[in-house]
Amino acid sequence: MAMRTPIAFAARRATPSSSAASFLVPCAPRWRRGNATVAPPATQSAAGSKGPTAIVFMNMGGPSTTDEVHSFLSNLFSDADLIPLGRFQNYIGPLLAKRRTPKIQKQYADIGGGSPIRKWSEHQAAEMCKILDKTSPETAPHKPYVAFRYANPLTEDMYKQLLADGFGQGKGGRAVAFTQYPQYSCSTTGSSLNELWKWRARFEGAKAGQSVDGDAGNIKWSVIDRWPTHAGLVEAFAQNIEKTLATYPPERRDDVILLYSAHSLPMSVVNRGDPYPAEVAATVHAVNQRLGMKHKYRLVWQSQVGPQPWLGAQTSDTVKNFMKKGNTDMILIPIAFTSDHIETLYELDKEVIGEDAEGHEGVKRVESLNGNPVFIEALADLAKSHLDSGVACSKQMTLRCPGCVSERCRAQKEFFAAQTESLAAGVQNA
Ligand SMILES: C=CC1=C(C)c2cc3[nH]c(cc4nc(cc5[nH]c(cc1n2)c(C)c5CCC(=O)O)C(CCC(=O)O)=C4C)c(C)c3C=C
Ligand code: FES
Ligand SMILES: [Fe+2]
Repeated sequence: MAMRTPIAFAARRATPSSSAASFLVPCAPRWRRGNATVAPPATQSAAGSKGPTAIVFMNMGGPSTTDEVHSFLSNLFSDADLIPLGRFQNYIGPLLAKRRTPKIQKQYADIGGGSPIRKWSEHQAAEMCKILDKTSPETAPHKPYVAFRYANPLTEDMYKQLLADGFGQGKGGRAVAFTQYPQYSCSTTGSSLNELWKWRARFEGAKAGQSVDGDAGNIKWSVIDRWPTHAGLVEAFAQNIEKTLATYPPERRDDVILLYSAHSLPMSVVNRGDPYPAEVAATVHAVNQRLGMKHKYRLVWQSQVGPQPWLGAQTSDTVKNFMKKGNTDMILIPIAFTSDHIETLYELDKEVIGEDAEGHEGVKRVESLNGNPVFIEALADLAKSHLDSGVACSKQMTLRCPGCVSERCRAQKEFFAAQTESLAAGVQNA
């Protein structure tokens, strides 16, 4: 991609956008109608005094083709924030990845040859930025980036692209690390932030002509680190559940059990004090409240790997046990991931519904949020509130787990918390 310098950004700012005059007050999201604060003045322009702003979607990623499965697993098993293997990490990690590759390759082959997460992440980020250009013109243009932890585009590549696009030059510009995990876990969002912090430090001081352009140390970072009960997220989940409930005959509908299913955590991580189980429960409670508390429900946990104890009850056991008890109407709701992946398309659809429930017509899954416009509006609202707040990260993010002994976590949290001062100092690029 051609390098976009700050001059290019400045030139774009100086030239009124042809569409600037047509920036009409956007339609308020359904879950915010009646709230006048959402609507920006109609006179704002496309390029604002604080722009451009990079919006970086962080997620674990997934292999887009079966050929990428090995490198995906290799990166995953090498991540000490996810699977700590001590000083043998770099030796045992690749061995575990190699052993697991054929089984996981087959699962990706069975869901169409790869993970759709890159496609959805790029779509969500691009659409969200279009909305943000209208609702937050002062920080426009908003430029979408995707940084995956284990698959392409990796965090390192995203960072290089950011620098090649002109961030890091002049006054550095503003970038927002936006986790795509609604609920915070040190094994997911924490790991992505540690990786971002690592590459920032490696590229700090790098000047044009070296391996990367610009100076990564100049970029002012902030983080959207969790959003478990955001009204738009809750609304998007609730609407999908209502859509699935509507497929049951009216006389059965009220007795359908809602099974909220989230990726489990090893008990060692839970006992370290990881915030994820409580935040997933908060999402479940908010969705149930939005649904009027009209249904029986359970929060259950899926995708355990390896022999150590994991948080339960397990999704598959729960479905089998309820079926045995005569409850055959159940809706599975993936509540901790916003796009489709093997946990939904393979584990829930093929294993839990297809095998455990023997394809019983009463056991269904709600569709994932993927390209849902209510969800994308919610993402834009989260980003707008974050940009308006002037805060670098949530207060909660600055508190380490009671059992945390990771130097990476300490340094990463200190770095992001300190960014609030840089934000206050201004972020203009020119
Ligand atoms: C909120 C989501 C997730 C949490 C929390 C999480 C924690 C976690 N995961 C492992 C180990 C593995 N996870 C694997 C795949 C995988 N994990 C998630 C999400 C969360 N993981 C997803 C969406 C996926 C699949 C990606 C896709 O594209 O479909 C794997 C690899 C697959 C396999 O070998 O079974 C492992 C291993 C741990 C140990 C952990 C918490 C510490
Ligand atoms: S493991 Fe949670 S802050 Fe380090
Ligand atoms: Fe996982």
